[in-house]
Amino acid sequence: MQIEFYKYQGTGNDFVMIDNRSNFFPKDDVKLIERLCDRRFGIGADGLILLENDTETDFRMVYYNSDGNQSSMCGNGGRCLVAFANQLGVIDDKTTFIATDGLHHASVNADSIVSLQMIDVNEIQKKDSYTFLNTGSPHHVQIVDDLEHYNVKENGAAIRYGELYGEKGSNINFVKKVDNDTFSLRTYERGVEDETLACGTGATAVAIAMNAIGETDKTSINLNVEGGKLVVSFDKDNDGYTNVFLTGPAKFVFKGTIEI
Ligand SMILES: N[C@H](CCC[C@H](N)C(=O)O)C(=O)O
Repeated sequence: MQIEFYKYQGTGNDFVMIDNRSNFFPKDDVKLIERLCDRRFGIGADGLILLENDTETDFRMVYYNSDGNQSSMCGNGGRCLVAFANQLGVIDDKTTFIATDGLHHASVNADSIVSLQMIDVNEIQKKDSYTFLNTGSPHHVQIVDDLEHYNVKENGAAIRYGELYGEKGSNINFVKKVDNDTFSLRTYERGVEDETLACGTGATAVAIAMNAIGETDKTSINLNVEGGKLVVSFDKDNDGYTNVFLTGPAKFVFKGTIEI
């Protein structure tokens, strides 16, 4: 069977997007999804995202990591899905959709800048050398000295597979403070099992963690990622972090067909 796919990237975090409103896609075929994401034997991507119908909201997001398994929320993928839905004419410039971590409100502008509301964050584990929180996906956040030369893959894998996070693991973010409202980060992504050029839930986790541990008092924070720039904004109150928004570009790259 030949299927149509669209390729999107959000600050270099890239995804195969499929319009599955007719429910044709074999959602349990882990090996197929892994092949479609393979950068030599397939299309190549950090993940694969299905756009599906939903009775209560504009659409449903189903996210798979490049290992072929369904996973937790993907921030950059969610932003790309909003731009994809706009390209298909499913939405105009504002939307509410459902994903594995609940409802998301979002907007997209004429320059393909997408602002996506993320879940509230009320539980933050502050340790001596790192912070752990869940922004729709689990994230370990650790400040390092020489981020530019840091071995993200080796050190990230060691923590992700180490005793800290057990079977489920975690995404691992290494951070450098640039100034009071700007941080640089590099992320080892669970389920990709490598460094990605950006991680949306990771950028969100870094922004909130840096505020929570007092590295910044700002509530709108710039995040330099390998593939570009993201902005995370939030309200902070006694219970935690609300009105959390992840904003940045989400670009259509190409469309094609592939035999599955
Ligand atoms: N790899 C993550 C999901 C995708 C996160 C990332 N691509 C993002 O933009 O949030 C996990 O399994 O927890």
